[in-house]
Amino acid sequence: MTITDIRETGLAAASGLLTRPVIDVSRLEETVGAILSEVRSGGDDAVRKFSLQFDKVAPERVELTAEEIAEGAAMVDEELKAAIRMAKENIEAFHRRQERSEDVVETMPGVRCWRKSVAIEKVGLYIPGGTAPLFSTLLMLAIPAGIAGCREIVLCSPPDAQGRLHPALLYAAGLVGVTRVFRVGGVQAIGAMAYGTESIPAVYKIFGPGNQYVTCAKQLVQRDGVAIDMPAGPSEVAVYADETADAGSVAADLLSQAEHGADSQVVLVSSSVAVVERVLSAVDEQVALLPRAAIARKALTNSRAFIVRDGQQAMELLNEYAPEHLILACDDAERLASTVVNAGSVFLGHYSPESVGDYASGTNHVLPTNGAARAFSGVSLDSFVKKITFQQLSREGLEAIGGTVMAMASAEGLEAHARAVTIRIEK
Ligand SMILES: NC(=O)c1ccc[n+]([C@@H]2O[C@H](COP(=O)([O-])OP(=O)(O)OC[C@H]3O[C@@H](n4cnc5c(N)ncnc54)[C@H](O)[C@@H]3O)[C@@H](O)[C@H]2O)c1
Ligand SMILES: N[C@H](CO)Cc1c[nH]c[nH+]1
Ligand SMILES: [Zn+2]
Repeated sequence: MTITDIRETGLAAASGLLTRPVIDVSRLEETVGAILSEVRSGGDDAVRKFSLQFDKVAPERVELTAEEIAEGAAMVDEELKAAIRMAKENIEAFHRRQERSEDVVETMPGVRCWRKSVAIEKVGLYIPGGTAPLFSTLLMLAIPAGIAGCREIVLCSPPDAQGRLHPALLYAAGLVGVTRVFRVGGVQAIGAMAYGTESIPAVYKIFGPGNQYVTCAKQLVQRDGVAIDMPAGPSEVAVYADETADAGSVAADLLSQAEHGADSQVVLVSSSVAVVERVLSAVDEQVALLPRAAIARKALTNSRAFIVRDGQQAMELLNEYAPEHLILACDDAERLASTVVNAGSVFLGHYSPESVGDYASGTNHVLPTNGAARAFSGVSLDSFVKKITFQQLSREGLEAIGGTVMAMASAEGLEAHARAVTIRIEK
């Protein structure tokens, strides 16, 4: 991790260092675009070809039967099943409270307007599985989809070398009401859910995180009219640590996101040189103990530490960076949290590790990365619905508003618009 002192120079010295380690975008788009168009024209055969090429396995039948799902789920031990059920309860509780009943608004006498949330009928959930089977992501996506009332919930995830999906993923799928399960991953899975193949149905909106290939594929299929949740790419965390922070805990938080992938990025910000030194030496000690040390070490080479003047400069830097996750490991976390404008999800104080949000606290872990938190929110119940507006006017209402509509329509030169009003009130 490089250390940059911006106390004197200010934010300008940091700006070049706040970029993420992305693959060359034009080449990425070219590669991913070519796979997508082959899946679009070639269907299942193309999916099989790319599964063999990238995942070294391509089961003849990609959809799992109900029996296969149940058999896989039965292999999960009771302790993990109980943990998954507890996480489900918390995620469900948090997302249920996002349901809103909306008022009918009478904007003028006789002019009533209202809005209703209606579930997106067919949704596709991508569950990453390249280097770790992220069954927790299925809870994050399928639970709000179920609450929203989505009719068809399709799951795609890359299989292991034997062509199987992880038992915990299958247990979770049964628990949260997924309707169809496919062992297909990567760009080919996104293409299949966007365009449909002989085996895999097309959906209206695709959700889920993934590596840079998967994220790029989601962004490209939008051009063909498929909606996506957001760019949810390689994981990130930024930690602001003051003198009250425990170096070992902060190091563990940084490594928790570094271990996701070689292209993950973690950022440490502190006004204390001593804190930065203590955290980085704890990172060195802890990384050696991780089963995924090689991945985490690569991610650390993309990662940064900044020494800032104070909490205010830290927040200016962090708002500029717009991290997926922000941990405020300091004694005035509530005050600093009120100044956050760009972040996916924020963790306050010394007892709120980011990993609780990844699994079980209740908040959603599918979050915007690569600076997208400047404009995008993480997944929520709203992500699975459309808000349809309705209106109903009485004759009196139309008479009251008619003059306004006619004046504006005439000024835009759209006489048929005006006539749709006059023809009614002149009767
Ligand atoms: N932002 C979020 O909310 C969030 C949540 C969870 C995970 N993540 C991120 O998701 C990612 C998961 O990545 P992963 O790789 O483990 O799993 P993945 O399922 O996203 O990607 C694996 C697939 O990538 C495809 N692939 C690999 N190399 C390719 C190449 N050269 N060309 C075309 N396709 C290729 C393969 O088909 C493979 O099945 C991590 O970066 C993790 O940090 C993000
Ligand atoms: N931290 C990831 C989001 O960036 C989510 C996750 C799933 N499992 C563990 N972590
Ligand atoms: Zn994580």
